[in-house]
Amino acid sequence: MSTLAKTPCTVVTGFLGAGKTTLVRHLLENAGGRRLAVLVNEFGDLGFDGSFIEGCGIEGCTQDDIVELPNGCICCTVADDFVPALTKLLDRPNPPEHILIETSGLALPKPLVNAFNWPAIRSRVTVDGVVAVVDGPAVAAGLFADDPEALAAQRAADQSVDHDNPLEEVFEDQLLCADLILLNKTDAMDESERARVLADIREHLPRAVKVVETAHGRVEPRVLLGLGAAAETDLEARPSHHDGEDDHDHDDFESVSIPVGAVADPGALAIRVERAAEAAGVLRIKGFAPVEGKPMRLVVQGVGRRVAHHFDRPWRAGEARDGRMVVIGLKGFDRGAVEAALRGG
Ligand SMILES: Nc1nc2c(ncn2[C@@H]2O[C@H](COP(=O)(O)OP(=O)(O)OP(=O)(O)O)[C@@H](O)[C@H]2O)c(=O)[nH]1
Repeated sequence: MSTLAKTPCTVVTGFLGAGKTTLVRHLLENAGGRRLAVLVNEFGDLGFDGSFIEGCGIEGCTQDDIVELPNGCICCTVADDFVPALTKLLDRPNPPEHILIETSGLALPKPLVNAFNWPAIRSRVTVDGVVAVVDGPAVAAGLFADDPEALAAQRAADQSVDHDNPLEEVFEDQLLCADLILLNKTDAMDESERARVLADIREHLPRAVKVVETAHGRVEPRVLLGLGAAAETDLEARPSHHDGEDDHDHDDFESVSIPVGAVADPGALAIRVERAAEAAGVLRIKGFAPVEGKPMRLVVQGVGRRVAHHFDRPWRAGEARDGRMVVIGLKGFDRGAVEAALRGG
């Protein structure tokens, strides 16, 4: 090893669809010669983000630089998946100079940061910073706001419940752990929404943390990388709703993968996805589909009710042209309605 210095790692957190993958791609594209590697973890079984970054065509970024951690919560599979994956990256003949860790939108960052204290890795890596990407329009629309009446009712029934809204809990945990906050999607917000959301974020912050406004994650890499926070050494400054718990469960959320056949018209599929996103409890839909007569794979993704689609890459030789959509929602979301909408029913 050329130096005893620890390899800096940046943890990118942020709710489903906030713009984490977009940010990671931006950082890779603007690495300025620095050797970056990415660990990606997703909720749901599509393995979408890794393939999305892999297919990026970014110069100097090879398939080996993108490591997808198997389905599951990164913070709960530390020993089995995370530590070995990190060690493998560090043991490469030409190891990365900086590692980006894109967590699932439902992951709590604190247990992951804590994992950097594991004996197997603690002398080799440090958390340079935790960056929380915030979906500005979603906050403005009240997605993470508690319903005051429901909260009061629940408190009356059970004093130990902090929130009635699991979305608020994940959102807060992500903010509370952050060294830097990116208020993203400002292109889709007006002035008063921005002011309101900024105030809302500041209200949640226990300490002085800088908030940077951005669109499409276009931030100078040096604003984000090199924070030198050593976050794993000051966990007390990062309160969590799950402090004191050995483990946390993911019972609040679930995902399902639904096959979709070849479509004649991308716009028509996008409309079906839009309808599916209206089903109660749905948080995020993303996936791909074949389009009749087209050699390219169509990516369709929705955050809340906003749906976007584009062709990302040609189908590979021998690759099954199976379309599927991964739907993530609150536990008990209306799968039947989602399936019917995706079928065009
Ligand atoms: N208008 C707007 N759209 C954005 C911005 N950033 C990302 N998006 C879009 O939002 C959608 C989700 O972006 P991703 O980067 O995949 O978000 P993510 O946080 O990685 O999503 P998950 O991995 O599913 O949690 C995509 O359609 C992006 O193109 C932004 O600043 N403005």
